[in-house]
Amino acid sequence: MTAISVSRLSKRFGTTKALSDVSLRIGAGEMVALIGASGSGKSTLIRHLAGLETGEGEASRVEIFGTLAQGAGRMAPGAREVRGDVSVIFQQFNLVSRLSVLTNVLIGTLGRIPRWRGTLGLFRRPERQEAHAALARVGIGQTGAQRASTLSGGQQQRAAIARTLVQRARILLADEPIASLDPASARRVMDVLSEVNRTDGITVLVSLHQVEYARRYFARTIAMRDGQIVFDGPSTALTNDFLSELYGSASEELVLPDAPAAHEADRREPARQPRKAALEAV
Ligand SMILES: Nc1ncnc2c1ncn2[C@@H]1O[C@H](COP(=O)(O)OP(=O)(O)OP(=O)(O)O)[C@@H](O)[C@H]1O
Repeated sequence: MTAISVSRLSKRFGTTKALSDVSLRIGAGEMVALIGASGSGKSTLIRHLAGLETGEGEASRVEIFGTLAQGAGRMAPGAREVRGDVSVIFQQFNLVSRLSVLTNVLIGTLGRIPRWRGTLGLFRRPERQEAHAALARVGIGQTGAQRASTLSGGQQQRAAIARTLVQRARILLADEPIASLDPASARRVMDVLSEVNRTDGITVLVSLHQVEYARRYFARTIAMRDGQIVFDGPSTALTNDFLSELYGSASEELVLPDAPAAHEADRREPARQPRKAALEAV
């Protein structure tokens, strides 16, 4: 089953082409890294998948689990329904800082409980239990009563993942979720993302600068440059030489490790053939 299908998606901001005729398909249950130098279009692509932006061009389409979310530059009637299926985590500011951690996680229920109960914060016992269980699953079960502002950066990201679980979203889009974290916190967040992908079959797309994490955690990587997809294939193909060729001087912006790391995901899924796309065009 296809979770995310994008075809001929373009987006211009003034004279900047942020997305240029992007097409891609991500299967249900895949965990995919999205890499690229600053300004290559990663956030813009994620914002379109999340229904926060509309693209351009009569042929442009975004489908989520087969439902048209946007087409020909307009939100489709199915966009609202699709939103419940998609959860987005940003680099920062994912939580309402003055609310408790538990309430932030319970916000994930808002799409499926009556609006009046949500407005009054009248969450029922099973909903609270589900939120507590989600916090425990991401390793911060003891923090529910704390104000969200008291959590560390990595704990905040994990609370946002707990909210995704409570939302029962089938797709998790994470835009640079580890960019502001120290390596140990970043690994914990990545471990949690992998776990929810493996256990719940949630389709996960994560944008990153750090190639090391793409290699370690993801079977498949999509690489962008100047608003185009320039590589879509197995993360094992992302050798430093290959990336230097792909990005030229911009490869300095990608955080390249000294040596390729064997990655766990590769042991679970058969390797896909690398596809260098549109390299000639850039
Ligand atoms: N709202 C906007 N208004 C004007 N230009 C924008 C807007 N959003 C993005 N852009 C431009 O579109 C291009 C792609 O930006 P985008 O944020 O998608 O890149 P990115 O790969 O996510 O970069 P980073 O890794 O730095 O977050 C950039 O040139 C950016 O300046």
